[in-house]
Amino acid sequence: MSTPTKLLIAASGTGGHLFPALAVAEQLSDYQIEWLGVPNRLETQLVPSAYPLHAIAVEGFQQRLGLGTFKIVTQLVGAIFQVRKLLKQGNFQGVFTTGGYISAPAVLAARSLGLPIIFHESNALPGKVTRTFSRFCSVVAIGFEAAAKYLPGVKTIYTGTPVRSQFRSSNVPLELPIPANVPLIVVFGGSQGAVAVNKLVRECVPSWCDAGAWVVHLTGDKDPDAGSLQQEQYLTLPFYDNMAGLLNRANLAISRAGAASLTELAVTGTPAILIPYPFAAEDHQAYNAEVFTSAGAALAFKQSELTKPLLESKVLSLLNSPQLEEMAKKAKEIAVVDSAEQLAALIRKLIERR
Ligand SMILES: CC(=O)N[C@H]1[C@@H](OP(=O)(O)OP(=O)(O)OC[C@H]2O[C@@H](n3ccc(=O)[nH]c3=O)[C@H](O)[C@@H]2O)O[C@H](CO)[C@@H](O)[C@@H]1O
Repeated sequence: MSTPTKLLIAASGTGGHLFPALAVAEQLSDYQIEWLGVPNRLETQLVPSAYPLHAIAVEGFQQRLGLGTFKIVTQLVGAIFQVRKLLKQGNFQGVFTTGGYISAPAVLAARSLGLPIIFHESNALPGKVTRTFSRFCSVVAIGFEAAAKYLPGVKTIYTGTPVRSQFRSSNVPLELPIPANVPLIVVFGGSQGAVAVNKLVRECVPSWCDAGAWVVHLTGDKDPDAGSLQQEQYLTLPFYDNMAGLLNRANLAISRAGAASLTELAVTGTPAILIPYPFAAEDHQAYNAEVFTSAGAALAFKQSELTKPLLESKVLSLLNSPQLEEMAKKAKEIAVVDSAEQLAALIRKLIERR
């Protein structure tokens, strides 16, 4: 029996980085996969024990140069040596990463050993780490075509962003007590919730419910007022796992504009009101939202300009408008349903041709 191909996946921090990587890992069940992450981040909860997790300390670069930068550079150099040792001793044949801080030592260590590196960037505006280190990769797969123009001289390929397998099976049942045939609004704010959006939404919920809608509000676990509104047609949860079931059932979503959330909205054809997180690095969520608004798949508002009357009335008018169906159609048109399969095939091609 031949020994399985060994792949190191470097993905860390948020659902937006981890879910696409997990979706690709699922497609490589014949591979021996190990995971590179950071201590105390979401990967310690989300990565299944089938993928041994190696945690190393790395941080992001601050805007200004100073003593902090010196510490981070020292940490990065140490991390590169740690990953290099791991790759060498473990006889890994390639690295797949979904970007962020963890990808810097992974890319540099793999490059120094001449291993194939497949990088996935899900955002329309690639992150700083991607822009800096992607030139050392074999290929950069992009979640939105718009990203290519920010990566001049880099070999990019448009694959979309992989979604969890729950999004690829039709008719995922929803275990929440929502009556059939009522309009359902789903509110979520990325994998950590969005306190500012939560507050605005709670102010609008009574009038949406009066109009016959039901609301499922995923608040995240950091909102001190999460339980403050009690209403029959209003369900609140800190986090919900069955996003496929929920988004398939939803008539409208109100969401941040993280790449994984947007991809799921496209795959499920869910019309959305997007409120990009205003403090996201380099305002990248605004670039993501732009892909959806220009395709006619969503409406977007800056958080600073969105008031209670505006959000309240927008939702009410959308719920009774044929625009909702049109947006759903446009969302489906931009979905790449087989992104995980495409990425897995790319990984196989680059690793196995060596
Ligand atoms: C604040 C910030 O900078 N966020 C970034 C972060 O992703 P972040 O994780 O914040 O946001 P994303 O929208 O990309 O992903 C959220 C994920 O969490 C899931 N979810 C959410 C709530 C819930 O109750 N259950 C659940 O499963 C969503 O379905 C989605 O899969 O990395 C992404 C990829 O680089 C970026 O595009 C985001 O802009």
